[in-house]
Amino acid sequence: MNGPIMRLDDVSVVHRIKGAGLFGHGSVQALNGASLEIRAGETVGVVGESGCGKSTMAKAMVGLQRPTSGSIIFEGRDIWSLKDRERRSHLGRGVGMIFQDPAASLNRRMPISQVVRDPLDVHDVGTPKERTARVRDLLDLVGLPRSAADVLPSQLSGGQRQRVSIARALALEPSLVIADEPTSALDVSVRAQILNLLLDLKERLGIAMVFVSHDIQTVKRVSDRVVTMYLGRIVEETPADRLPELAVHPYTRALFSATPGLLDPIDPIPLVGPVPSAANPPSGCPFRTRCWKATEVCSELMPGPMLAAEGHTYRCHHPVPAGITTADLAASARAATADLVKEPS
Ligand SMILES: Nc1ncnc2c1ncn2[C@@H]1O[C@H](COP(=O)(O)OP(=O)(O)OP(=O)(O)O)[C@@H](O)[C@H]1O
Repeated sequence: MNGPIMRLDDVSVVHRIKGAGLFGHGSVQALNGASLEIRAGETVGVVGESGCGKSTMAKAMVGLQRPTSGSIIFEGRDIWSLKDRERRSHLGRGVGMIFQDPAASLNRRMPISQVVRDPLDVHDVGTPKERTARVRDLLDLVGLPRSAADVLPSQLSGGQRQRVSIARALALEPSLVIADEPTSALDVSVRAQILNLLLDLKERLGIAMVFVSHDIQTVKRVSDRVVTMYLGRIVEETPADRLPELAVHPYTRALFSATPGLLDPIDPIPLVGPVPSAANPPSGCPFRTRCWKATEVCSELMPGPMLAAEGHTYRCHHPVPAGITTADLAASARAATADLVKEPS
C-alpha cells in the first residue's frame, strides 16, 4: 500500500481555560490547521520546543483528543465522525500508543500478563487459549522473560516497563504506532536499548511510526521525514536525510543548529526571547516575533504551505535560499539581532 494510512486534514485543537482572561475564560490553540500524511511502514519524526503541540497532535491521532475542527482519516475512515465505540474499535485495532512514562501508563494493580492481554480481551480477539499464547509471544518479542508475566509493573525496572508498553501497543498488530517521547523518562543507560528494540520491531513488522521527541539527533536518525512544529503549527516537513542543511524554514534551521552532533562546529542561531504564549499567539506567522528575517508581511499573513522539493514543504515568507550554510545563517542572525539578543552571562 503506497497511499497514506493516516491523513490529517487541517486539524485544530482549542482548549478552553476556565479562570483565565478578562471575563474569566480564555482559550489555547494547541494545534492549528495541521495537515499531514503517514504512509505505510514509514517513520515520521515530530520536533519542536515544549508546548508547540506535539503531544496534542499525537493524542488526536490516537483518539485521545477530539479536534475542534478538521478531519483525521485512518485506513479510509474519518475517525472523529465515527461513534465513540466504532472509533475505539477502529483505532484500538489499528493504532498502538507508547507513552513517555510507562510507570504512569500501566495499570499498577494488573499483573503484566493481564496488561499485555487487555487489548486482546477488550477487542475480543481469539480464544482464551490463543490469547494466553499471544501474550507469551509478545513477551518474547520484546525481550522479557516469561516469568515477568506474573509480576506487577512496580516490580520491573523502567526499561522493562517500557518493554511491557511496547508489547501492549503491538498486541493487536497495529499498522501504526504513535510513540510520544518513548525513551525520555528512562535512565540514559537503557534508552538506546529501548529505542533499538522499537526500531527493530517496527522494521520486522512493517509498522508505520510517528516518533515525537525533544531528542533531535535521534529523530533525525530514526525518521524518514521530520515535521517541525512551532506554536501549534506545522511549519516544515522535510525528508530526514536533507536535515539540517537543506531545511528552508528559519526555525527548523535554528532548532537543529543548537543540537550537538549534527553540525561541526556547533553554531547556534540566536533567537530573540521566549516562545510566545499559545493563549495569545502573534498575528500572521507565529515565529515572526523571534525570527531575524521577519518583515511586515510576516505579521499580516500566515504563509500557506509551499513546496521546496519532493516531500519537502514549508510555511515561510522568507525561506533560507539553497546553499546557505547554518554558519552563514547564524552570522546573519547574530548581526540582525545584535542589540536584541542578550549574550548569556
Ligand atoms: N488540557 C489542556 N488544557 C489547556 N491547555 C492545554 C491542555 N493540553 C495542552 N495544553 C496547551 O496546549 C499547548 C500544546 O501542548 P502540548 O502538550 O501538545 O505541547 P508539546 O509540544 O507536546 O509539549 P511538551 O514537549 O512539553 O510535551 C501548550 O500551550 C499547552 O500548555
